[in-house]
Amino acid sequence: MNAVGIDDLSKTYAGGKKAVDHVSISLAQGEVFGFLGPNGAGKTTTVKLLNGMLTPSSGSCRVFDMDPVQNPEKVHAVSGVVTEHAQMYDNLTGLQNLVFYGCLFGISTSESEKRAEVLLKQLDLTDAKNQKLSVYSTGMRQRLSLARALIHEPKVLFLDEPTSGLDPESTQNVNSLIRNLAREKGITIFLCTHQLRYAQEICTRYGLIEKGELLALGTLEQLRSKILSGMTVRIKAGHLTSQLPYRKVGEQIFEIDVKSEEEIPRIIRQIVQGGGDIYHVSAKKPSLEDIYFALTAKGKEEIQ
Ligand SMILES: Nc1ncnc2c1ncn2[C@@H]1O[C@H](COP(=O)(O)OP(=O)(O)OP(=O)(O)O)[C@@H](O)[C@H]1O
Repeated sequence: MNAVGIDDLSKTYAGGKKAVDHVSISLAQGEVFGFLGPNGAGKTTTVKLLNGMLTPSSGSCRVFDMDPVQNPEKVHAVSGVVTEHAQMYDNLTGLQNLVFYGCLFGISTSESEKRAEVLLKQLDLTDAKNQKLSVYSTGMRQRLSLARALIHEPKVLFLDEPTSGLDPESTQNVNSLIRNLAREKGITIFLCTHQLRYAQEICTRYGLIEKGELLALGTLEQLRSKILSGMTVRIKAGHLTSQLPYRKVGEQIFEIDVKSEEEIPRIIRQIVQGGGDIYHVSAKKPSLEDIYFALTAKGKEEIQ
């Protein structure tokens, strides 16, 4: 059974805006899926459809084979959701907030407290557990909202920009927690983010969405094969002739795109035979960020 199944899903808002346009994605249990796209691409709308907060205009979506519109309570029981504006209570402490949400899911107070303490520790909030939420920083709130989403031990976690307000250290902490949840507990992660570098560190597969349409779906290698060059070779050299199609990217630094590693020795030989001096050579495969900009309109605009 798929953890998440999205089948030909579309959503048009009342004013006529088509936010999600015939999207299909299936996630196996334990996958860490990165849902990437520019502002307004349709990511949050997709998450809201998966949580039953919105009804599809056509197509369907399922969480562990349950329809979020028909069975919202059952879907909520297996899902944790982190959005930028999670509803929590300013006049309660961090610990009290978590216990409150634990009890809402039918977990006893003592068990909720036990789970809350573990989560607070994992998210580096133990020192602040007895402080009211009103004095929490944005980053602390963001981490507490992740703890809140995990209090009922969900099987799938929907994260909408979970690290947007966090400093690099907290981002790394949250990222390693997310990775461990998938690896050790088999939790499926549906991660919407703009932070491509962090996404590349933890995601096993990606979906690229723009203007509601799914542009690409696959692992990093599969996405790489969608853009032309296999890798970029960067060469630090002097006295280069202009026989090869180099791009000059710095003082004595040149780049050339190749389809595979096999082309590199030939390039080096050509340079040396042409009287060039080579100081350094490195090969770089396209990063998730390179792929993102190559496939989305923003990147195409910049290239033109
Ligand atoms: N309630 C609404 N009514 C009408 N249009 C909406 C509504 N909510 C979102 N939209 C529009 O639907 C499109 C998709 O929005 P959505 O919030 O899903 O994008 P997103 O990818 O999550 O963007 P971001 O990265 O900025 O959060 C946008 O054009 C947005 O303006």
